Amino acid sequence: MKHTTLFSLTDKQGIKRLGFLNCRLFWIGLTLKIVLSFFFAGEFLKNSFIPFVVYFFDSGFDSPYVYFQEIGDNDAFPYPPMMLYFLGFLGGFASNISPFFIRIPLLLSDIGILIILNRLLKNQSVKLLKYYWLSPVLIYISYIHGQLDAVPILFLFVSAYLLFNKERVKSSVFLGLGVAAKTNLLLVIPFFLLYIYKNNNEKKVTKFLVPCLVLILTFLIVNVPFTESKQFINMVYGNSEQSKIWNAVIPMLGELRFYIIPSIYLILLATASRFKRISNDLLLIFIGFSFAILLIFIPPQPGWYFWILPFFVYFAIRENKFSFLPILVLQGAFLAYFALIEDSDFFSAFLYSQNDFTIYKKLEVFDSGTVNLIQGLALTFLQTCLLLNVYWIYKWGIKRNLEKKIKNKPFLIGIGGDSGVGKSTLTELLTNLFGSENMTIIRGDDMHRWERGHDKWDEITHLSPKANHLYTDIRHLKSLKNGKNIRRRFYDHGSGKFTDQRKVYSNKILVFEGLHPFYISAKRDLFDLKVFVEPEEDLRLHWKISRDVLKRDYTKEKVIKQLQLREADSNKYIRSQASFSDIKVTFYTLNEIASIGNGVDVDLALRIEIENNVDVNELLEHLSPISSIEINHEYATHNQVIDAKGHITSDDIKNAVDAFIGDYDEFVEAAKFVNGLNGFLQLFLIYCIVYNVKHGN
Ligand SMILES: Nc1ncnc2c1ncn2[C@@H]1O[C@H](COP(=O)(O)OP(=O)(O)O)[C@@H](O)[C@H]1O
Ligand SMILES: O=C(COP(=O)(O)O)[C@H](O)[C@H](O)COP(=O)(O)O
Repeated sequence: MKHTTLFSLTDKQGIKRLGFLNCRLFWIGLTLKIVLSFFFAGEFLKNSFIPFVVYFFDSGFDSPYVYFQEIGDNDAFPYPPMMLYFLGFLGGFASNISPFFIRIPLLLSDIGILIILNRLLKNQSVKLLKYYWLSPVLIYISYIHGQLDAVPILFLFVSAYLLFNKERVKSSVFLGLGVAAKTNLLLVIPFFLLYIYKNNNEKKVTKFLVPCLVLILTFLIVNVPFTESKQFINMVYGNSEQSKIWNAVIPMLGELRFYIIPSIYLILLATASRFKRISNDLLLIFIGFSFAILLIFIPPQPGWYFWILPFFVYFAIRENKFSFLPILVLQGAFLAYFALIEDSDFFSAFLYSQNDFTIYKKLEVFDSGTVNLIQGLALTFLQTCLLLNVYWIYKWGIKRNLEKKIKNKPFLIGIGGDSGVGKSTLTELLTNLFGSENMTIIRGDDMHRWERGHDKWDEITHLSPKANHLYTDIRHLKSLKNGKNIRRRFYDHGSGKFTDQRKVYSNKILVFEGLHPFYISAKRDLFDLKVFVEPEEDLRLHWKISRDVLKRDYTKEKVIKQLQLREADSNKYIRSQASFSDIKVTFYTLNEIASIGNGVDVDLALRIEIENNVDVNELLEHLSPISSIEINHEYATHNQVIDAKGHITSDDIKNAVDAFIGDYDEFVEAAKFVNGLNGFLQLFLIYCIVYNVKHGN
């Protein structure tokens, strides 16, 4: 499998990643943005940012922060040095020739954000091109008005993408570079650290501290060349933009002020900390939500909408129930408001005319009260649209995530069945499905009361509840389900001995496999999904004898004797649990087994019995064109039965999973699907899990 980087053109399966390059909308947008870059530039860009960046190069890299403060332009470039380097070296050095050159880094940032959104959204190119790439507001911000917010947002998305791919240190470097491009990104750091902490099962401090140190170091290295000048500190960290965050106040007693924005931000952080896990979606929703909240309480600068629209579009595409209309209306309200303000540059930004026309000037026919009312109504409409978008994102994004079991707290799967039925094999299939870093396995055999060879095994079988510490399992599973780690001994089938107690970490997915998962009601009620494995008896005997002889140092005769001694307990304590299961897995052979226990592989078929709540019809229709596998689906009295014979490839399984898993895909993002009926079993297990969670069964 090829290793692929973030911006490589194809993914691990060699599938073209940059599908949007084939879309005409991309090239229309690119052409429009390039043309606009030659003909439009707002006051800030023309009279401050460009001269500032050009001075840095023309002066032989003297500090422009010092020079511009000395000439009295104290807010010329309220950005830390990373913004200066990124803009300057990628084209800004020539921007005194044309403002197009300082748009090159903005265009690269724009395309970079598009690529990452496309990766995160699994190639939703057309929607992304329509609602992100061709967003009238984002085009106005970068290519007409000329704000620079695309740059820090690129660093933010690169950092988030690396974080989602477990590249914590690289992610911290890019977040540090982002903060060193625009300090607003400081707001994101607590959410990033929460994400790392919540998704770090072992809660190892190093997994948390190292990213923090790397982030701080990156930020300092970028800033160090300028930090000795107070002009730099004044312009970048003491500018009027930052102070706006303190303007939203509620006067209290005397000089006391209640600061609205810090209060809301702390509430957001507290809400995020309530989640046991923070999914990738949730992190991006929280970030966009936080920036949006800040915008509600501060009269907006045009560029700040670059801090929310990419997140709103991401969210609207992810939550396909969410309409794009609120985002489109919000953009309309944005354009209306910024067309009506006194220093609107909708017309004056055009470089090749002295046109200083503004709608505000036309409004001067009215009295000032009417003009203020019109502007106030425009701002009220804009902020109301923003509020509605924020509400819907909370309702469909954050609140729903709180309700989603599989994303917000550990999901506990039980796998039961007699000895040799295939519990461990099925558990391995789940490990391939969810990834070992997302899944913790707990084995029932650890709670046997005695080790192999103990005299007690002459009086009682392993299948008896009396031979196992079943109530310890209940305590352990409850702790793990509540996100707590436990200490537990293990039973080593290689030696037949118990190990010392070891730490067992809670995780997104917990799998308990053993003889008695569903025997005690207090235990079986803990499971979110109950799977019972019961192959046809001849096949089980073949599997059990072959394995115990090959891997557990038994003789065939001893295994057969053990099976005979266990028959009564198996019926009484093990097979009786099948009725409590949500899914029953039955492998069976198509031909008679020539020599039971001789270790050879046999041709298998698979029968899956599922409770009737799960609608599998759409999935089976999706699989029906695959000729290599024969699938039969029948409804029985209390459940439904799916019989599968033949072969199916892991690619077919992956395509079906992608088609039906939707916004739970982050749990199968690193999935290794296997060929054959075991892959078919993986598909049905993840389908049932997601179906039950989505429909609250
Ligand atoms: N789905 C399967 N496909 C092929 N072989 C299987 C499958 N499940 C079990 N086996 C065979 O049966 C043997 C016992 O399976 P195992 O998973 O160890 O059972 P258990 O954990 O229930 O005791 C395995 O060594 C393997 O050879
Ligand atoms: O019944 C089982 C369960 O294990 P599994 O379900 O994996 O077969 C085993 O026979 C006992 O745990 C004893 O194990 P051993 O015979 O190794 O001492």
